[in-house]
Amino acid sequence: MIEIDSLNKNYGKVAAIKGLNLTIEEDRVFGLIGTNGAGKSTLLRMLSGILKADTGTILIDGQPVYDNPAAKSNLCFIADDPYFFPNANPMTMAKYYQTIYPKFEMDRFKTLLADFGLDPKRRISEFSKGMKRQLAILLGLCANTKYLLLDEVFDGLDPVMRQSMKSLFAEDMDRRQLTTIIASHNLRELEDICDHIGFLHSGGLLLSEDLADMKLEIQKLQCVFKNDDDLAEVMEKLHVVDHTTRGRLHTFVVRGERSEVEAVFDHVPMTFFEVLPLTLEEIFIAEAEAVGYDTRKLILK
Ligand SMILES: Nc1ncnc2c1ncn2[C@@H]1O[C@H](COP(=O)(O)OP(=O)(O)OP(=O)(O)O)[C@@H](O)[C@H]1O
Repeated sequence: MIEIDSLNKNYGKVAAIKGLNLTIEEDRVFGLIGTNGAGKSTLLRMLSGILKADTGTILIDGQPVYDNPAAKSNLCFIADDPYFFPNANPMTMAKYYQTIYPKFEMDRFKTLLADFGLDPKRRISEFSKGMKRQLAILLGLCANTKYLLLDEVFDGLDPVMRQSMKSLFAEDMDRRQLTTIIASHNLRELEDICDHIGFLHSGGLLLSEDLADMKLEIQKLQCVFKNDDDLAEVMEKLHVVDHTTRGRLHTFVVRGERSEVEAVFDHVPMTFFEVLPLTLEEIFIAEAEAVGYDTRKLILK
């Protein structure tokens, strides 16, 4: 388990992380989302022990991580611009990883390199950006650590490669104890792989909740009223987060459990009514607005 308490980090006058409290349970895929400059990379770098906090604590399985090789050997961080030694090839990097991560899976690494068509002896400096990302992900997975921290790592991959890499993660999640924390702007992608979402804004935590619980509390529905005058009454009874119309078709995003929301429409004559699945983006907007943020003003890719 990762426990973060009253964490602060400043770069000169810039407060990158402000009084952050967060607990990350084990065996989860924790999606870290937030606006540009929200502090995601800074947080991941502190979690991985690269950066020191100004104040506050980070405990990983009860141990501080900064300057603690034992705690660090339990986690692997894949940065958005992965670092490789000058002149290194995949095998030299793997041998280096073996010295840091005692459970590094060398045979698996060699098999995966072959599967993904990466030459074990070619200089990494000659790899494309996407190939470097692939290699970083394979090294990270084969490090076989309990915690894996990923900073926008899927972003430079083509769609087929993204899918293959995500399948590898899914396999590892099934096969062994693995807690993944993944920062990304791609909410659709996070929705596929995460079971918990933490939303950072201006260095603080806006919300941290299981995706399934979020989905229980927010509904999206579409309807066409027989009598458009019924709209006002329905709007009054619902906790409406978003309402759009296209012709006579109304689309609502509303807070509340599905049965409560459906009950509001029970006695209203309608020609069409349907409850639709919600996207993470819609949930994110609703949750953020519930705590006072106008997310339409926040920039998300
Ligand atoms: N090395 C640095 N020196 C000075 N300021 C920095 C440094 N790294 C980050 N910052 C500042 O700290 C804040 C948080 O940056 P960080 O990179 O953690 O955000 P982020 O959420 O990862 O952003 P993005 O989504 O754009 O990658 C920003 O205001 C940024 O300008």
